[in-house]
Amino acid sequence: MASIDDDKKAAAVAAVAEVRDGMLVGLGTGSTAAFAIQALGERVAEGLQIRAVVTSEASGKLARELGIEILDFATIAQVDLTIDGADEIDSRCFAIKGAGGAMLREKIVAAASARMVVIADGSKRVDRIGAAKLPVEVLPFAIAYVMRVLTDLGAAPTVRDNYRTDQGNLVVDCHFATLEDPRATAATLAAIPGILGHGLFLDEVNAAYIATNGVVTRLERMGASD
Ligand SMILES: O=C[C@H](O)[C@H](O)[C@H](O)COP(=O)(O)O
Repeated sequence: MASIDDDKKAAAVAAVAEVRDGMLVGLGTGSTAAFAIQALGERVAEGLQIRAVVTSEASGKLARELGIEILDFATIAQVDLTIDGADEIDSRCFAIKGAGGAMLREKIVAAASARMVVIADGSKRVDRIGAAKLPVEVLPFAIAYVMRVLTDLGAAPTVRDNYRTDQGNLVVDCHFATLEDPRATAATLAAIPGILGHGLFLDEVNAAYIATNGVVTRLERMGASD
């Protein structure tokens, strides 16, 4: 029986097989993304010619140690393929991300990508996203105001203890009683001054590789979802 880490690695290796010579690759954040960075590093050591951008300082450090050339994302307008983890993913390719606090950079890199694939072990596959905590990145200046608004929205917000993002901001974990209309929730969060980003990925994910007990399944977005 495969362990969770075996499954994370299997999903990562399947996604890394999509990488071709000459690509500019977006590297996600988290334990599953780290398996992808490792697998990509092995292919680079074997001669694969790619360059990459990263979604966190931690992923950048790991990738550099493995000999992957990292470009400054501030100079990059388009990425070919991004590989990243998720906290939940459903059949619509809707995802919740950000347990590791990297969702703002992850969303930007995903938006800049021609293709984004999520990699996950089977525990992340759900019928409908919504059970996982939904993180939002908040400008510290705005925290009291944002907490009041999120409380009024019924988001049960909690500020993540002793945590700052790579940009020096706070993360507030939310939990809505239902997430029946994720697009409405995403729009509401995006409209609150002081919230810089949130972990709902509704349009970014093109496909997912999900491994359960060593078997990798590919989920492909079928077109517009709601
Ligand atoms: O901020 C973190 C990211 O969104 C991660 O990709 C996500 O939390 C999944 O992480 P892991 O692969 O460690 O479960």
